[in-house]
Amino acid sequence: MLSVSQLSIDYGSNRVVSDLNLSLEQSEILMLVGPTGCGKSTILQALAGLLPISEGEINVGKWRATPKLTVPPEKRSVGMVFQDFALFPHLTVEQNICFRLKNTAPAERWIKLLGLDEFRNKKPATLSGGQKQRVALARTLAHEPDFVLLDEPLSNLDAALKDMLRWDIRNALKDAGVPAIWVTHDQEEALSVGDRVGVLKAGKIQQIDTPERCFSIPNNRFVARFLGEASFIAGKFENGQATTAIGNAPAQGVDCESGDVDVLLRPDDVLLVQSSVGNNGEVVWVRFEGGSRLCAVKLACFTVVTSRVSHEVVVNPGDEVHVSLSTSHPLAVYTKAN
Ligand SMILES: Nc1ncnc2c1ncn2[C@@H]1O[C@H](COP(=O)(O)OP(=O)(O)OP(=O)(O)O)[C@@H](O)[C@H]1O
Repeated sequence: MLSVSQLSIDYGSNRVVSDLNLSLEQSEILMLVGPTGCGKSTILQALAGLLPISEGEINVGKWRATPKLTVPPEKRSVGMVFQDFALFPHLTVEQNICFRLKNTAPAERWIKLLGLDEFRNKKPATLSGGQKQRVALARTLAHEPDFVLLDEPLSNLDAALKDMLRWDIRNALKDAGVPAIWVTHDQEEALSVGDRVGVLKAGKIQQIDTPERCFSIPNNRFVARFLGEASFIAGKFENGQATTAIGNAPAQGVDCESGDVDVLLRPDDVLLVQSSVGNNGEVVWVRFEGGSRLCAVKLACFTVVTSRVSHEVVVNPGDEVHVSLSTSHPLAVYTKAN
């Protein structure tokens, strides 16, 4: 259990985190995302006791910290995993993991579970980035912390390795059964790995929710744009239905109940068809993504919507195409922007 209420953090007279509220169940992983400088690392440092808090409370059950009631880092039972691994270069893998451990049985378990057995006598300098991060995670979990904080643990690794290691880290955290807050710059990582996602902007939480809800029904346009490709089309919203220039779809009002709205469209909500008649848009750009292509299409009303098509569909800028809504799930709608 990790609970944070009304937490604010200042650097001098500059408030960088305001009124943060969150509560994590045992074994729950919260992915914390937001633009650079929005306060993600500051939150982790305050939770670890490395920065004082200005207002609010952190409660882990065994201890409680407030601005007046400080708890030093070593009394917090917190595990930290950093992007630069922070291993002792002169110690072996095993010595790093067992550092200051009275009972080394948990270390053995994590050495085995994280596939480090064959490296136990090696020094960190001889390991790959992915292996070093496994050692850092094993060391953290071997200390049986009450909660774990991960500050961009994969950002120093290449893409192929990231994809595999993110699942290994998630599985290890679930196996350990500890709540974790994981800061990432990678929206895809946040949506796929987290039980919940917290989106931060200028020190304020915009939404903490399941990945599905953050992506499909974002609390505002900032969250919508931050978590992936997003376009908005004008429409009318009535009786749970949105009517737009490219078709109708079920809809859910985020900040409105009916009337003139902007409808959030993800590329997968828009069907693009190449046809010789009845076209309603012109392709303005195309990005090849490997298994798919992302296409931007300008409509007669000048709105640009994006659509994802199979890589087998060859589309080029300037092509006339037909786009329509192709969704059965409710689209998020917002009061029309001026
Ligand atoms: N030691 C410090 N003294 C004063 N201001 C600081 C200090 N460290 C960070 N800040 C400021 O606090 C704000 C939040 O910084 P923080 O490092 O928490 O952001 P972040 O979201 O982790 O950014 P990034 O994604 O780039 O790592 C920024 O405006 C930053 O300039």
